Amino acid sequence: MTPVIEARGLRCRYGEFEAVRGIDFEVRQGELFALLGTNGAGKTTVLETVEGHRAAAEGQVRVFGADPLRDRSIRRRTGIMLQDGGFAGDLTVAETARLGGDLRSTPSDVDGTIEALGLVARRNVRVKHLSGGERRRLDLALALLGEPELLFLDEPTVGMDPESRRTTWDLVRGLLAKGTTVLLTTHYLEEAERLAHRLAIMHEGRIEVAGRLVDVLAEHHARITFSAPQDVALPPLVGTATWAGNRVDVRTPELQRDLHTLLNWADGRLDLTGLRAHPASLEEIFQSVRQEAKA
Ligand SMILES: Nc1ncnc2c1ncn2[C@@H]1O[C@H](COP(=O)(O)OP(=O)(O)OP(=O)(O)O)[C@@H](O)[C@H]1O
Repeated sequence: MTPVIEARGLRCRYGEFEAVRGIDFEVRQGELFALLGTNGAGKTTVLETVEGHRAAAEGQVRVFGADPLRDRSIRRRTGIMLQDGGFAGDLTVAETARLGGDLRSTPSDVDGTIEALGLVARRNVRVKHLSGGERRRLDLALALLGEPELLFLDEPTVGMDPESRRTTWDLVRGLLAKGTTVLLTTHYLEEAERLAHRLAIMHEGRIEVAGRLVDVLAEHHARITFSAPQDVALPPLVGTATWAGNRVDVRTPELQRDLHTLLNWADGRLDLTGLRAHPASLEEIFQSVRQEAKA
C-alpha cells in the first residue's frame, strides 16, 4: 500500500543554513508517527514541508502519492493543528469553530467537535479569554473539522493539564481506531510512548533513531540499579556495570537474564538495596542521542 506520507533524501535550507540534512521516512495509513527531536533539530521545518507550506531544497516528499506543494487537493484530506492557531481573539469559541467549518470543503460536525473537545461550557467565551490549555483544545477542534484522513499535530498538548492531556490522547486513539493517520511532533516523550506506532528522533537535521516504538525500546539497553558494598565482586553479567559510590548501574541487552543472575548471586549474601529494573524508556534513548552527538 502506498504510504500516506513519504519523504526521501529530504533536505531543507534557510539561505546557507541546512536545517534538514537528508532524511527518509514514511507514515502508513492508520498509524501515528511521532517526529521527535532536540530543539532546533528540524521537526517544524519537516512538518511545514510535508504540509506543503515550504519547498524542499532537495529530495522528494509525497502525501497521498502527490506533491504537497503543488497538489492543493491534499489540503481537503488533511487537518493541521498548528502551534499557534492565530485566531481572532474577539470571536467566541462557537463562532471560531463555525468559521473553521465553513472553510472546510467537506461537511463538518461543528457542535459534535466542540463537545468532543470538552468546550461546550466555553462555547460563548471569546477566544482571547480562553486559558492556554483551552486554546490548544480549540486548535485541535479546528484541525478535526471535516474529519480529515491525515492529521498533523504540532505539540498538541502544550499547556494542557493532565486530565485534558489524557482526554486528548483518548481522542487521538479514537481517531486512529477509525483509520486516521497522524503525524505528531512533541517534546513530551511520554505522549509519544503512549501513542506512537513508529517514531523518528532527529538531531541537527538528521534522523538518529527510527523504527517501531516497540523495536526502538527493545533495541536499547535496559537498566538494573541497586546499592551494594563497594568492595563486592559482581557475578559475570551480559551487561556492563558502572559504579557511582555504592550505587551500581547495569546497562544490559538481557534484562531478564542479568536480573536472574544478580538475584541468585545476592540470595543469602547481601540485600540489593533500592533494586530497580526497567526496559529502556524513550527518555533514556533521547538522552543517549543527545550525549552521542556531544561526544
Ligand atoms: N526562518 C528561518 N530562518 C533561518 N533559520 C531558521 C528559520 N526557521 C528555522 N530555522 C533554523 O532551522 C533549524 C530547525 O528549526 P526547526 O524550527 O525546524 O526545529 P524544531 O526541531 O522544530 O525545533 P524546536 O523543537 O525547538 O521547536 C534551527 O536551527 C532553526 O534555528
